[in-house]
Amino acid sequence: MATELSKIRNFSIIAHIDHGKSTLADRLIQRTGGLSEREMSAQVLDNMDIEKERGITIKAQTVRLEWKGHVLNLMDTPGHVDFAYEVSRSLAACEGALLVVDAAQGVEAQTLANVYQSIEHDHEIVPVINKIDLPAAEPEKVRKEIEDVIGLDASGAVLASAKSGIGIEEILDAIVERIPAPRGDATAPLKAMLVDSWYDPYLGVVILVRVIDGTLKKGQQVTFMQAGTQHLVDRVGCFRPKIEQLADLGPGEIGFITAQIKDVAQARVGDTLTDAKRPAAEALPGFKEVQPVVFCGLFPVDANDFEKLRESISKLRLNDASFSFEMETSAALGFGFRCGFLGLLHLEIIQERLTREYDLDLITTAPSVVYEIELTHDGGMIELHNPADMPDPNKIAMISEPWIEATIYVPDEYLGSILKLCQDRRGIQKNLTYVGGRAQVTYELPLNEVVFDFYDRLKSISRGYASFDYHQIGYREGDLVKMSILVNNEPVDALSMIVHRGTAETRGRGMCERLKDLIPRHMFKIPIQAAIGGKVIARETIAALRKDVTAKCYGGDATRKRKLLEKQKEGKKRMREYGSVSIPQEAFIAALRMGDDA
Ligand SMILES: Nc1nc2c(ncn2[C@@H]2O[C@H](COP(=O)(O)OP(=O)(O)OP(=O)(O)O)[C@@H](O)[C@H]2O)c(=O)[nH]1
Repeated sequence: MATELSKIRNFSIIAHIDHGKSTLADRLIQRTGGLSEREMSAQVLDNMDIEKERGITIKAQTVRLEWKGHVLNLMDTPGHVDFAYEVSRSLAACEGALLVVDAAQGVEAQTLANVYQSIEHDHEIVPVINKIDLPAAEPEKVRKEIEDVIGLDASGAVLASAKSGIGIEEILDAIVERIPAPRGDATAPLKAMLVDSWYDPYLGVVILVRVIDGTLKKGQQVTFMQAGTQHLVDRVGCFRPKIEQLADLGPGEIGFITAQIKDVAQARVGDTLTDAKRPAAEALPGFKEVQPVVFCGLFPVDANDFEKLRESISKLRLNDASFSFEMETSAALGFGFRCGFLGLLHLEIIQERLTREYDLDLITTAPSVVYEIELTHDGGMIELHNPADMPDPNKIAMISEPWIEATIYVPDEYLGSILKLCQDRRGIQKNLTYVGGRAQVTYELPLNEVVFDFYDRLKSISRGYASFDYHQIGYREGDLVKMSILVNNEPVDALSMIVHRGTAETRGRGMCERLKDLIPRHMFKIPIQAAIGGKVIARETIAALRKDVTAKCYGGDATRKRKLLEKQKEGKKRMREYGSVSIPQEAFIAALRMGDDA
């Protein structure tokens, strides 16, 4: 039996990374009796290793709680800018949110971005000031900050410590009293929003839904309105957080279904499910196709690992339809894949999982954004995903690059260096305001200048205090050129990149200097050059080694000589041969990181 509408509360938790979202979620589950003390020992909502290590939530999960005769559905949302669309769908499935703010840290940029989204969805927001047990906690200051910065009434903010279990019942009561019940029509044709999907080795693709109207039942034939496909629902249920099967889900309810779907790409976030026999007239608004924005090539260090890489990437893709891949060949790196990601963090997560879970040694080429190129001969437009495919400059009428608007929130003392960083990355300052000793600055920046190491630099300049959030604002024309790197006079395509003409020389010089330190000496002199077209803009030289390694085996002890050569071969495993030059794997990534000067 579906739950009565008036007894349902659907909410999410908005929090900046580390402000205690997962800890609080665990407490709520524990207090409402979902799990025993022992089962609580591991954090429940963040269940992937990498999520745990990095302390961030990547995939949304949801839990059904029972509190004083009400059913509370807690929707967990991903905590990073790369996953903004998934966040927006999770929020659309709720009527309210808990805004968790660390009593010692206060409001941060990411919190702001999510709160505004939540307000746009007309959510009732219940502020929770967490970590009041900390000696550095300043709940009154934070309460005022919530009012001044966000403009929310925080007089009713709940003071809590998720860690010590303070304020948990007050939070549950506040959810029931302040967050409105969902609305919906049980007699209307079925309309349910697909909030999330993931691959489970036992159940196949699991789909998280929020029913808007009508009833979703086991055994029902449903149509996915955006995908245009039909599936038979074979399981309906919810998580408490353990799986519980149900007969149906009524209006306002959140739960999961399975429908013998093999591939998550068929279950796209934001799609509308309806009854195949009695379909709704139109789909729910807000569906968006998520597009990868950052591309790079992934190549196995050992060419024999290519098949293993293909299998591993395919397996990862089973669970994450938001990244794309296609085969790519490179003159120097051999066979690999060109992959697309939602952002740099997404790229790093996938790369880390391939390395760690699938035990692959990989070379990652320079990340690149998607450029739009207008061609001269027929005025046609192409999308450039790989610098190696850049057309001849005289065939190009215009190149455009994606821009973003970034909001950075930073304590006063680091503002100067942050402004310089943005300026160096071709940023255009839009706004600067001060709130309680902290600056909020808005910049327009080319995405290309952000994808490498902007976030790392921002964090290191501000000792971790700055926070950063961005969204794309469209394409703009740019004076962009392809910079090639030549090692021993041969172009290394994995290192070529699209740069702005104005910064090309500095970039080129930095790159050559770093490569000089990263590439080991050889028997001969190695020139390293950065070039645009045929013109060399920077050059360094690696001096030759004086002696042959085997030279000391003078006298010709054949076994010793072979052993030495063998040893050398060992050392080469993690290297790539470029013509006659070996480049260590680490050099590829390290060379891309811009130095402190940039
Ligand atoms: N002292 C204190 N520490 C807390 C409290 N709540 C959470 N923490 C700690 O703060 C850190 C971050 O907590 P999490 O719950 O993992 O943070 P999160 O907001 O879920 O982070 P994401 O999953 O990345 O969004 C952990 O080390 C917690 O133990 C609290 O009330 N008091």
